[in-house]
Amino acid sequence: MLLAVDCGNTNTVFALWDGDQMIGHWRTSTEWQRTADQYYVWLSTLMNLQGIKAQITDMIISSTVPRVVFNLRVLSDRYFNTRPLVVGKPECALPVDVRVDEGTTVGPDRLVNTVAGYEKYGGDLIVVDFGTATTFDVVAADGAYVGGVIAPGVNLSLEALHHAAAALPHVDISKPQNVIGTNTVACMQSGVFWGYVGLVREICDRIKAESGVPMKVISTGGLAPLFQQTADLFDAYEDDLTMQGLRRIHEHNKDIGNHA
Ligand SMILES: Nc1ncnc2c1ncn2[C@@H]1O[C@H](COP(=O)(O)OP(=O)(O)O)[C@@H](O)[C@H]1O
Ligand SMILES: CC(C)(COP(=O)(O)O)[C@@H](O)C(=O)NCCC(=O)O
Ligand SMILES: [K+]
Repeated sequence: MLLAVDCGNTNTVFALWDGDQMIGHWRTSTEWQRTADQYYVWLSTLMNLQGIKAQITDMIISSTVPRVVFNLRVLSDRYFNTRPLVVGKPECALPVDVRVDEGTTVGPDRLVNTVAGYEKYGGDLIVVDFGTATTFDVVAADGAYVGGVIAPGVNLSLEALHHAAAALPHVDISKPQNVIGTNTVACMQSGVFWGYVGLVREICDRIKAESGVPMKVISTGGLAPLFQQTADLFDAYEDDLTMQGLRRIHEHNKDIGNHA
Protein backbone atom coordinates (compact mmCIF):
# COMPACT_ATOMS: atom_id res chain seq x y z
CA MET A 1 0.00 0.00 0.00
CA LEU A 2 1.00 3.57 -0.60
CA LEU A 3 1.44 6.15 2.13
CA ALA A 4 1.03 9.66 0.70
CA VAL A 5 2.15 12.64 2.77
CA ASP A 6 1.26 16.25 2.00
CA CYS A 7 3.13 18.66 4.20
CA GLY A 8 1.80 22.22 4.11
CA ASN A 9 3.07 25.18 6.10
CA THR A 10 0.34 24.64 8.72
CA ASN A 11 -0.79 21.01 8.51
CA THR A 12 0.60 17.67 7.38
CA VAL A 13 -1.85 15.11 6.01
CA PHE A 14 -1.13 11.39 5.68
CA ALA A 15 -3.30 9.19 3.47
CA LEU A 16 -3.19 5.47 2.93
CA TRP A 17 -4.01 4.18 -0.56
CA ASP A 18 -4.89 0.62 -1.52
CA GLY A 19 -4.85 0.97 -5.32
CA ASP A 20 -7.26 3.80 -6.01
CA GLN A 21 -9.11 3.35 -2.70
CA MET A 22 -8.20 5.73 0.11
CA ILE A 23 -8.57 3.65 3.24
CA GLY A 24 -7.59 6.26 5.81
CA HIS A 25 -6.32 9.79 6.25
CA TRP A 26 -4.93 11.64 9.25
CA ARG A 27 -3.88 15.20 9.91
CA THR A 28 -1.24 16.61 12.23
CA SER A 29 0.37 20.02 12.60
CA THR A 30 3.55 20.61 10.62
CA GLU A 31 6.59 20.58 12.91
CA TRP A 32 10.00 20.04 11.45
CA GLN A 33 11.39 18.75 14.77
CA ARG A 34 9.04 15.74 14.76
CA THR A 35 11.12 12.58 14.40
CA ALA A 36 10.51 9.45 12.34
CA ASP A 37 9.79 7.54 15.55
CA GLN A 38 7.17 10.08 16.61
CA TYR A 39 5.46 9.91 13.22
CA TYR A 40 5.40 6.14 13.39
CA VAL A 41 3.94 5.95 16.90
CA TRP A 42 1.25 8.48 15.97
CA LEU A 43 0.37 6.81 12.68
CA SER A 44 0.35 3.22 13.92
CA THR A 45 -1.77 4.20 16.94
CA LEU A 46 -4.40 5.80 14.73
CA MET A 47 -4.37 2.88 12.31
CA ASN A 48 -4.80 0.42 15.17
CA LEU A 49 -7.67 2.42 16.62
CA GLN A 50 -9.44 2.22 13.27
CA GLY A 51 -8.62 -1.47 12.85
CA ILE A 52 -6.54 -0.81 9.73
CA LYS A 53 -3.89 -3.46 9.08
CA ALA A 54 -1.74 -2.21 6.25
CA GLN A 55 1.49 -3.34 4.70
CA ILE A 56 3.01 -0.03 3.59
CA THR A 57 5.36 -0.72 0.70
CA ASP A 58 5.59 2.69 -0.97
CA MET A 59 5.69 6.29 0.14
CA ILE A 60 5.35 9.62 -1.70
CA ILE A 61 5.91 13.04 -0.17
CA SER A 62 5.00 16.58 -1.18
CA SER A 63 6.34 19.24 1.14
CA THR A 64 6.22 23.03 1.11
CA VAL A 65 8.55 22.95 4.13
CA PRO A 66 11.91 21.55 2.96
CA ARG A 67 13.27 20.62 6.36
CA VAL A 68 10.51 18.20 7.32
CA VAL A 69 11.49 15.94 4.43
CA PHE A 70 14.52 14.55 6.26
CA ASN A 71 12.54 12.92 9.05
CA LEU A 72 9.85 11.70 6.63
CA ARG A 73 12.59 10.02 4.60
CA VAL A 74 13.85 8.33 7.77
CA LEU A 75 10.29 7.17 8.51
CA SER A 76 10.06 5.60 5.07
CA ASP A 77 13.43 3.98 5.27
CA ARG A 78 13.29 2.71 8.86
CA TYR A 79 9.69 1.57 9.16
CA PHE A 80 8.57 0.77 5.60
CA ASN A 81 11.90 -0.23 4.14
CA THR A 82 11.36 1.83 1.01
CA ARG A 83 12.82 4.98 -0.54
CA PRO A 84 10.13 7.63 -0.88
CA LEU A 85 9.33 9.56 -4.03
CA VAL A 86 9.64 13.27 -3.24
CA VAL A 87 7.72 15.58 -5.59
CA GLY A 88 10.00 18.27 -6.97
CA LYS A 89 13.13 16.09 -6.87
CA PRO A 90 14.57 15.16 -10.27
CA GLU A 91 13.92 11.44 -9.68
CA CYS A 92 10.17 12.02 -9.32
CA ALA A 93 8.61 12.31 -12.80
CA LEU A 94 5.36 14.20 -13.35
CA PRO A 95 2.70 13.07 -15.83
CA VAL A 96 2.35 16.65 -17.13
CA ASP A 97 4.61 19.39 -18.50
CA VAL A 98 5.60 22.34 -16.33
CA ARG A 99 5.89 25.54 -18.35
CA VAL A 100 7.32 28.24 -16.06
CA ASP A 101 10.41 30.48 -16.07
CA GLU A 102 13.73 28.66 -16.13
CA GLY A 103 15.10 28.11 -12.62
CA THR A 104 11.72 28.57 -10.90
CA THR A 105 10.78 26.03 -8.26
CA VAL A 106 7.02 25.73 -8.13
CA GLY A 107 5.62 24.63 -4.76
CA PRO A 108 5.15 20.84 -5.04
CA ASP A 109 1.63 21.08 -3.57
CA ARG A 110 0.66 23.36 -6.43
CA LEU A 111 1.93 20.91 -9.06
CA VAL A 112 0.26 17.98 -7.32
CA ASN A 113 -3.09 19.80 -7.16
CA THR A 114 -3.04 20.46 -10.88
CA VAL A 115 -2.17 16.84 -11.71
CA ALA A 116 -5.24 15.69 -9.75
CA GLY A 117 -7.43 18.46 -11.15
CA TYR A 118 -6.47 17.53 -14.71
CA GLU A 119 -7.09 13.83 -14.11
CA LYS A 120 -10.63 14.50 -12.89
CA TYR A 121 -11.72 17.60 -14.83
CA GLY A 122 -9.43 17.81 -17.86
CA GLY A 123 -7.56 20.92 -18.97
CA ASP A 124 -8.36 24.63 -19.07
CA LEU A 125 -8.69 24.56 -15.33
CA ILE A 126 -7.98 26.82 -12.36
CA VAL A 127 -7.27 25.17 -8.98
CA VAL A 128 -7.68 27.43 -5.94
CA ASP A 129 -6.09 26.10 -2.72
CA PHE A 130 -7.02 27.83 0.55
CA GLY A 131 -4.04 26.83 2.68
CA THR A 132 -1.58 28.94 4.63
CA ALA A 133 -1.30 30.89 1.39
CA THR A 134 -4.14 31.04 -1.12
CA THR A 135 -2.82 29.75 -4.43
CA PHE A 136 -4.32 29.78 -7.92
CA ASP A 137 -2.84 27.32 -10.39
CA VAL A 138 -3.58 27.15 -14.07
CA VAL A 139 -3.77 23.99 -16.17
CA ALA A 140 -3.61 24.31 -19.97
CA ALA A 141 -5.70 22.23 -22.37
CA ASP A 142 -2.96 19.55 -22.56
CA GLY A 143 -2.66 19.28 -18.75
CA ALA A 144 0.52 21.36 -18.50
CA TYR A 145 1.08 23.50 -15.44
CA VAL A 146 1.44 27.02 -16.83
CA GLY A 147 1.69 29.22 -13.72
CA GLY A 148 -0.57 30.89 -11.26
CA VAL A 149 -1.03 33.36 -8.45
CA ILE A 150 0.04 33.38 -4.77
CA ALA A 151 -2.03 35.51 -2.37
CA PRO A 152 -1.83 35.74 1.42
CA GLY A 153 -3.88 33.10 3.20
CA VAL A 154 -7.17 33.91 4.91
CA ASN A 155 -5.93 33.22 8.46
CA LEU A 156 -2.67 34.97 7.68
CA SER A 157 -4.58 38.15 6.78
CA LEU A 158 -6.55 38.04 10.04
CA GLU A 159 -3.37 37.38 12.01
CA ALA A 160 -1.62 40.28 10.30
CA LEU A 161 -4.41 42.65 11.37
CA HIS A 162 -4.20 41.38 14.94
CA HIS A 163 -0.41 41.67 15.09
CA ALA A 164 -0.13 45.10 13.52
CA ALA A 165 -2.99 46.91 15.28
CA ALA A 166 -3.03 47.09 19.07
CA ALA A 167 -6.83 47.27 19.33
CA LEU A 168 -7.65 44.40 16.96
CA PRO A 169 -8.19 41.02 18.65
CA HIS A 170 -7.41 37.51 17.43
CA VAL A 171 -10.42 36.51 15.33
CA ASP A 172 -11.41 33.21 13.71
CA ILE A 173 -12.71 33.45 10.19
CA SER A 174 -16.39 32.82 9.49
CA LYS A 175 -18.94 34.04 6.99
CA PRO A 176 -20.50 37.20 8.43
CA GLN A 177 -24.26 37.78 8.15
CA ASN A 178 -23.85 41.31 6.84
CA VAL A 179 -21.18 43.31 5.07
CA ILE A 180 -21.56 46.26 7.44
CA GLY A 181 -20.16 45.09 10.77
CA THR A 182 -21.48 46.63 13.98
CA ASN A 183 -18.62 45.44 16.23
CA THR A 184 -14.86 45.00 15.81
CA VAL A 185 -14.94 41.25 15.24
CA ALA A 186 -17.76 41.48 12.67
CA CYS A 187 -15.92 44.30 10.86
CA MET A 188 -12.71 42.23 10.64
CA GLN A 189 -14.53 39.09 9.51
CA SER A 190 -16.37 41.08 6.87
CA GLY A 191 -13.18 42.69 5.56
CA VAL A 192 -11.39 39.38 5.21
CA PHE A 193 -14.31 37.17 4.10
CA TRP A 194 -15.84 39.52 1.52
CA GLY A 195 -12.41 40.81 0.56
CA TYR A 196 -11.45 37.23 -0.28
CA VAL A 197 -14.62 36.63 -2.27
CA GLY A 198 -13.68 39.67 -4.34
CA LEU A 199 -10.07 38.57 -4.64
CA VAL A 200 -11.03 35.11 -5.86
CA ARG A 201 -13.56 36.45 -8.36
CA GLU A 202 -11.22 39.09 -9.78
CA ILE A 203 -8.22 36.79 -10.12
CA CYS A 204 -10.25 34.01 -11.76
CA ASP A 205 -11.86 36.50 -14.18
CA ARG A 206 -8.47 37.86 -15.13
CA ILE A 207 -6.94 34.39 -15.58
CA LYS A 208 -9.85 33.46 -17.87
CA ALA A 209 -9.50 36.70 -19.86
CA GLU A 210 -5.73 36.23 -20.19
CA SER A 211 -6.16 32.59 -21.25
CA GLY A 212 -8.92 33.46 -23.71
CA VAL A 213 -10.84 30.20 -23.18
CA PRO A 214 -13.67 29.13 -20.85
CA MET A 215 -12.21 27.52 -17.73
CA LYS A 216 -13.51 25.46 -14.85
CA VAL A 217 -12.59 26.60 -11.33
CA ILE A 218 -12.21 24.09 -8.50
CA SER A 219 -11.41 24.75 -4.86
CA THR A 220 -9.50 22.75 -2.26
CA GLY A 221 -7.59 23.25 1.03
CA GLY A 222 -8.46 23.66 4.69
CA LEU A 223 -10.58 26.78 4.32
CA ALA A 224 -12.24 26.00 0.99
CA PRO A 225 -15.55 24.81 2.53
CA LEU A 226 -16.06 28.28 3.98
CA PHE A 227 -15.98 29.84 0.53
CA GLN A 228 -18.04 27.07 -0.98
CA GLN A 229 -20.95 28.79 0.80
CA THR A 230 -20.65 31.60 -1.75
CA ALA A 231 -22.48 29.84 -4.51
CA ASP A 232 -21.00 31.16 -7.72
CA LEU A 233 -17.23 31.18 -7.10
CA PHE A 234 -16.41 27.57 -7.96
CA ASP A 235 -17.62 24.82 -10.26
CA ALA A 236 -16.62 22.15 -7.72
CA TYR A 237 -14.97 21.54 -4.36
CA GLU A 238 -12.53 18.70 -3.76
CA ASP A 239 -11.48 17.91 -0.21
CA ASP A 240 -8.58 15.58 -1.01
CA LEU A 241 -7.17 16.91 -4.25
CA THR A 242 -3.53 16.88 -3.11
CA MET A 243 -3.86 13.26 -1.99
CA GLN A 244 -5.41 12.26 -5.32
CA GLY A 245 -2.53 13.98 -7.11
CA LEU A 246 0.06 12.17 -5.03
CA ARG A 247 -1.54 8.81 -5.84
CA ARG A 248 -1.57 9.69 -9.55
CA ILE A 249 2.09 10.79 -9.56
CA HIS A 250 3.14 7.62 -7.76
CA GLU A 251 1.20 5.53 -10.30
CA HIS A 252 2.86 7.43 -13.17
CA ASN A 253 6.33 6.70 -11.78
CA LYS A 254 5.47 2.99 -11.45
CA ASP A 255 4.11 2.96 -15.01
CA ILE A 256 7.33 4.35 -16.44
CA GLY A 257 9.43 2.00 -14.30
CA ASN A 258 10.85 4.77 -12.16
CA HIS A 259 12.12 3.78 -8.75
CA ALA A 260 13.03 6.59 -6.37
N1 LIG B 1 -11.49 22.10 8.90
C1 LIG B 1 -10.99 23.33 9.12
N2 LIG B 1 -11.77 24.32 9.65
C2 LIG B 1 -11.25 25.55 9.85
N3 LIG B 1 -10.01 25.90 9.57
C3 LIG B 1 -9.22 24.97 9.07
C4 LIG B 1 -9.64 23.63 8.80
N4 LIG B 1 -8.61 22.94 8.27
C5 LIG B 1 -7.60 23.80 8.20
N5 LIG B 1 -7.95 25.01 8.69
C6 LIG B 1 -7.12 26.20 8.71
O1 LIG B 1 -6.97 26.57 7.37
C7 LIG B 1 -5.67 27.00 7.12
C8 LIG B 1 -5.10 26.23 5.99
O2 LIG B 1 -5.08 24.88 6.31
P1 LIG B 1 -4.36 23.80 5.40
O3 LIG B 1 -5.09 23.67 4.10
O4 LIG B 1 -4.18 22.57 6.20
O5 LIG B 1 -2.98 24.58 5.17
P2 LIG B 1 -1.57 24.10 4.63
O6 LIG B 1 -1.80 23.13 3.51
O7 LIG B 1 -0.93 25.38 4.16
O8 LIG B 1 -0.84 23.49 5.78
C9 LIG B 1 -4.89 26.89 8.40
O9 LIG B 1 -4.81 28.19 8.97
C10 LIG B 1 -5.74 25.96 9.25
O10 LIG B 1 -5.67 26.30 10.62
C1 LIG C 1 2.82 29.06 -2.13
C2 LIG C 1 3.05 28.11 -0.98
C3 LIG C 1 3.65 28.86 0.19
C4 LIG C 1 1.69 27.50 -0.55
O1 LIG C 1 1.90 26.68 0.58
P1 LIG C 1 0.71 26.19 1.57
O2 LIG C 1 -0.26 27.29 1.69
O3 LIG C 1 0.10 24.96 0.92
O4 LIG C 1 1.40 25.82 2.84
C5 LIG C 1 3.97 26.92 -1.43
O5 LIG C 1 3.42 26.30 -2.53
C6 LIG C 1 5.38 27.36 -1.73
O6 LIG C 1 6.17 27.52 -0.83
N1 LIG C 1 5.71 27.57 -3.02
C7 LIG C 1 7.02 27.92 -3.48
C8 LIG C 1 7.01 29.05 -4.49
C9 LIG C 1 6.13 28.81 -5.69
O7 LIG C 1 5.24 27.96 -5.69
O8 LIG C 1 6.32 29.51 -6.72
K1 LIG D 1 -1.69 22.91 0.78
